[in-house]
Amino acid sequence: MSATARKTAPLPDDIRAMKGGTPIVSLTAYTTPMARMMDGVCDFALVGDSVGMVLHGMPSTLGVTMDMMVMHGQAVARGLTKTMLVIDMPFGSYEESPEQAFRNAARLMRETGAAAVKLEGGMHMAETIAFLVARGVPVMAHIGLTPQSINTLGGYKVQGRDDEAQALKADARAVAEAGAFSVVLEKVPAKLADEITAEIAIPTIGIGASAGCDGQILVVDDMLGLFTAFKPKFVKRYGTLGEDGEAAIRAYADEVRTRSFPAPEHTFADKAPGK
Ligand SMILES: Nc1nc(=O)c2c([nH]1)NC[C@@H]1CN(c3ccc(C(=O)N[C@@H](CCC(=O)O)C(=O)O)cc3)CN21
Ligand SMILES: CC(C)C(=O)C(=O)O
Ligand SMILES: [Mg+2]
Repeated sequence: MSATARKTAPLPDDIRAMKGGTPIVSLTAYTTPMARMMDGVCDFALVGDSVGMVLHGMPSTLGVTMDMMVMHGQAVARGLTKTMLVIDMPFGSYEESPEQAFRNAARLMRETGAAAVKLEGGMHMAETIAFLVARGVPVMAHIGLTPQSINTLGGYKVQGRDDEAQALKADARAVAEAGAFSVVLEKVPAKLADEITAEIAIPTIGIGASAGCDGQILVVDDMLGLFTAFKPKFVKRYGTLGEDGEAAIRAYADEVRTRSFPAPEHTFADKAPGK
C-alpha cells in the first residue's frame, strides 16, 4: 500500500515488504513544519544526523549529540501521523558495544516515538544490528559512504569502486542477514547498487546510488534548494527555497527602510471595530 492511501504510518515490516515493488519514498526531516509537508507523502521520514550540518552549521556530522537527535526527533514526531519515523544514531552512540547501542537506541525510541533507528556500518556492525533486532529495535543499516567515518574515508567520495565492490556486497549481505529491515546505499556506483538490490532480501534505499534501488532518500533541504552551502552531484533541486527566502528578506528590508511595511492592514486602530 502506498503512503498516500494509508490512515496510519507504515511499520518497519511494511517497509521491508515493499522490496521489489513501487519504490519507497523518503526524505530527511528535522522540524515539525518540514515533517508536516511530507506527512502521508513519504513512506518514512529520517531524522538524519545531517541535521548538524544542515541546521546547525557544523562542518561534519561528528559533533551531533544524542540530545540533539532527541530534540529534533520529538519535533518531527509532532508533524507525522501517516509517515514512519526513523532516527539516526549519532557518532559515538553505538560503536562501542551492542549494549551501548541498545541503551541509546532505546532512549531514541522512548523519547521520540521513532519506529526504528538507523546506524552506519556493514560487517563490523552486524553483531550490533542482530543484538538490537532481538531486543525489539528495528534497524535500518547505512553502508557505502558513511559520513561519520569521513576522517578514515578521506572525503565524501564514491565508495565500492573497483576492488572495494566485493567488500561492499559483503556489507550488504551482512546487514541483511543480521536482521536489518532495509539498508541505505550512499554514493555507490549504479551498477553495484543494482547488483546489491538484486542480491539481498531487504529493500535498498539509494542516495547517489541507482534508480533501480528499492527506494530513494535525499536531504529535504537539499531537494528544496534551501541548503546551498554545498551540492553533492546526487542532489536534484526541485525547488528554490533558498533563493526565494533571500529575495523575500530583501523585499522586507526595503519595505521597512521605506516605511511601506507595515501597511494600514497590518496595524491596529485605537478603538476596536464597531465600538
Ligand atoms: N546537506 C547535506 N546533504 C547530504 O546529502 C548530506 C549532508 N548534508 N550531511 C551528511 C552527509 C554528508 N554527505 C555528503 C557531503 C558532501 C558531499 C559532496 O560534497 N560530494 C561531492 C564530491 C566530494 C568529493 O568527491 O570529495 C559530489 O559532487 O558529490 C557528498 C555527500 C551526505 N550527507
Ligand atoms: C542522507 C541520509 C541517509 C542520512 O544519513 C542523513 O541525513 O543523516
Ligand atoms: Mg546520517
